[in-house]
Amino acid sequence: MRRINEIFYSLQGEGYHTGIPAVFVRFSGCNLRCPFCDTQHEEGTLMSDEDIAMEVAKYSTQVVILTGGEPGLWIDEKLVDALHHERKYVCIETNGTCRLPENIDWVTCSPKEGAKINLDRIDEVKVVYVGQDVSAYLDLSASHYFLQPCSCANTEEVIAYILQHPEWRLSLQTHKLLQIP
Ligand SMILES: C[S@@+](CC[C@H](N)C(=O)[O-])C[C@H]1O[C@@H](n2cnc3c(N)ncnc32)[C@H](O)[C@@H]1O
Ligand SMILES: Nc1nc2[nH]cc(C(=O)O)c2c(=O)[nH]1
Ligand code: SF4
Ligand SMILES: [Mg+2]
Repeated sequence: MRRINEIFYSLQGEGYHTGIPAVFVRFSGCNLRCPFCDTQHEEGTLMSDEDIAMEVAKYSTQVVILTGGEPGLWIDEKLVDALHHERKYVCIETNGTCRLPENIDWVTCSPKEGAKINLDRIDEVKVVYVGQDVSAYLDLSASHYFLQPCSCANTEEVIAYILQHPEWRLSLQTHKLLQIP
C-alpha cells in the first residue's frame, strides 16, 4: 500500500511538457523541507497499486505524473509496471535524492541546495530560482535545463538571469497563472 495525498487531472503546468493533459499522483511525505515549498502533502490515504492504476485509468490521457511530497521515497518498478499495463507514459517530479526505478519514462529533477543527487538518468533539470548559484546544475547530464520563478513572484529576475545565461530556459508555473490545479 502507498500513501496518496491526491490524484487529479490537469495540464502539466511546468517544464518541457507544459500544456499536456496529465493525471497527477501526489504521494504523501518528503525527506526535505524547502522553505519555499508550495505543496501541502502530509495528509493521505493508503491505496494499493491496483487502486492507483484504476483511478488513473479513468482519464483518457496517456501521461501520468508522479509527484508529492517526494515520490522517489515511495515508488518501485511494480507500481510503474502497473501504470504501463494501463498504457500510461510515466513521468516523475523528484528532488533527485532517491534512486529511481529504471522503468520510469521521464525524469524531471528539481535539485535543492545541499541535497545530493542520486540519479542515473535525468531528462530535464528544473530549478526553483531564488538567486542562488545554479551553475553547477548544468553539470548534471540532461536534455533540458529550466529555471522556474518561485511562486511566479520573481519572474523578471529569472528572465534577466536567463538572458545572461542562455543555456537555461524559462519554466513558468502556468497552472498558477491560469488558476487551475
Ligand atoms: C512540490 S514539488 C514535488 C516533487 C519533488 N519533491 C520536487 O521537489 O521536485 C514539485 C515541483 O514544484 C517545485 N516547487 C515547489 N515549490 C515551488 C514554488 N514555491 N515555486 C515554484 N516551484 C516550486 C519543485 O521544485 C518541483 O519542481
Ligand atoms: N498543473 C500542475 N502542474 C504541475 N507540475 C508539477 C506539479 C507538482 O506539484 O509537482 C504540478 C501541479 O501541482 N499542478
Ligand atoms: S523536495 Fe519538493 S515536496 Fe519536498 S519540500 Fe522541497 S519542494 Fe516540497
Ligand atoms: Mg505543484
